[in-house]
Amino acid sequence: MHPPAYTPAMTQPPPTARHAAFARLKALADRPDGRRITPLFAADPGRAARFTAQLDDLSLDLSKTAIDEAALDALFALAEAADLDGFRRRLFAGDAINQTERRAVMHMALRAPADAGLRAMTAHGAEDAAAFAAAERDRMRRLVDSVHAGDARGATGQRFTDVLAIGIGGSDLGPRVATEALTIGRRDQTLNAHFLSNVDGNAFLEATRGLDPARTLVVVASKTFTTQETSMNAAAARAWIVTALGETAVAAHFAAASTNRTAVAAFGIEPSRVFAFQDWVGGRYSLWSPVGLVIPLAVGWKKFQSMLDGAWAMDCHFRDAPLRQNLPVLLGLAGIWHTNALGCASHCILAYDERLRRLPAHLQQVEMESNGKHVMLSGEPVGWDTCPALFGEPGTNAQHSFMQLVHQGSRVVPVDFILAADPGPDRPEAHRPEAHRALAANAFAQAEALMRGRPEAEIRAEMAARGASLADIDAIAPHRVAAGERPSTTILFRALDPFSLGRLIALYEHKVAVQGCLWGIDSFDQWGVELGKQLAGGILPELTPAAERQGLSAGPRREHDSSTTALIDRFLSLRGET
Ligand SMILES: O=P(O)(O)OC[C@H]1O[C@H](O)[C@H](O)[C@@H](O)[C@@H]1O
Repeated sequence: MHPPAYTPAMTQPPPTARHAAFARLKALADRPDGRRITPLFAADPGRAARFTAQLDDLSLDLSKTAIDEAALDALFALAEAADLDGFRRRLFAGDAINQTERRAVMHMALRAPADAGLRAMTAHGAEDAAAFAAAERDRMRRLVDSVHAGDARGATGQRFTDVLAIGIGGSDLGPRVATEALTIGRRDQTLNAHFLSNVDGNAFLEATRGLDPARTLVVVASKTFTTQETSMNAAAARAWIVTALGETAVAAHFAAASTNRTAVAAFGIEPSRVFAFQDWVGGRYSLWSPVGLVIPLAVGWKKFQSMLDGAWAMDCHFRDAPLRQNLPVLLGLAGIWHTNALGCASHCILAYDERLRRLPAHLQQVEMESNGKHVMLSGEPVGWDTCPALFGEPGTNAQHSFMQLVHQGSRVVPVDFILAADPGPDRPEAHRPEAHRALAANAFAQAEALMRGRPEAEIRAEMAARGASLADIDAIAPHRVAAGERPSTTILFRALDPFSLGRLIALYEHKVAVQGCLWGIDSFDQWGVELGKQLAGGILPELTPAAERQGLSAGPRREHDSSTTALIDRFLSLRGET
């Protein structure tokens, strides 16, 4: 892919001031108590309030970190050195801030009102991004409404009961986390949603298990419409429909979302069922675009719109709130503190909510694909660490698997706790209130335990009180010690509804942009993903018998290292295909 040459010259504050700001952060962490949290609470009874920021019912508590006033000042000095304020303005002005791809970053326009006036730089000049998105949204809505009303039906005249969403990466994770968040535990979905991403026959079998082709609408989502996995899965789904219902059924059973109309047309999807978005939407930020079509199909248009409204509320907050009260900025700065002052290499996301069980997977792409970078915009190597490795599971499940390491492992892993106070006010009968209280108790307890730890003296006293021998106490007590002073942030809001879901995901999207700006990298490209794709394309013909190779674009055969060659030979021999 060659970026068009229409972007202005790259501008970025020189790294010198940034170097000094990062050095200052390290120096603050290296103060005698610079990594400790409990003394900050002891010294300041108002700490929790002082270090909690709020947007309506959503609060972000940063107090259980070692960030004090001096550290906060240093973090804002870094933000100034990186011109975060200017970055935020350029982002919302639709400048080509994705500099290596010469693209604007304007996913906010997907959730803005049509007349919000959000413009995005394109190869043909600035376009009204919000108006473009709104027009496409209207088309989507018409399809969704006609499917729900039973006007749009399958080829045999039956109503659609199921939707099979095919896509991978950003064309899968975002729509999947949102659909799951709004359907788990409920029985009021309008269509049952199924997802197919991996290029694996087992995944196809699993996703279509029990589905009736005559009642299934297939939505193919791919920004580029060239992704191997999605092309192969879409072809398999097409064959599945055609075998059951005939070639003419394709028009009624397929819809697509893409920026590549030509490729979609070549695949044979009816143009009125193709929904467009523009290159100012990155794949991992595309769930709000037609890529997210499965969401309103599954939960209804009203909820989808409410999710967009929630995200737009966060956009406006990020755009307008002063930096010191700005939630994405503060969440981003907390991460910078942990990565660059304390040297943490990983980050844990614990949503105490089963409905958010796929959130860590989505955030892995949003954060790690965005900020897993090693050079600055200028092409110079960064002089500091960038994105940590992210992982997570729903609480409380995580407590029974990897939290041991977070409590007592040799490295510090900062945690984000995410929790809704109310399990679902619209249908209290569906929730056992005591279960939700147990979830919340565990979330608060984990955060407290990480910070307080358990000193040896307390353990020894407790063991002695229970009558343990001195030898036993000496042998066991050290293993039970938890040093504490382990940081976490807590995100708490009233209820997980479509609005708060949109707001939460947008919070993390903007957090990532903030961090990318501070690290001086391009958060919106993903060149690192390319090499593996190219090499896989080259290897596939080598794994394919000559008779089936037709149609595979072989490309020039590469010399492999001896390990890869031996593995390919062994793979073929194990299959009896040498
Ligand atoms: O939507 P598509 O063009 O099919 O791309 C799907 C995914 O594939 C790539 O490998 C990128 O790294 C992702 O950012 C993208 O979301």
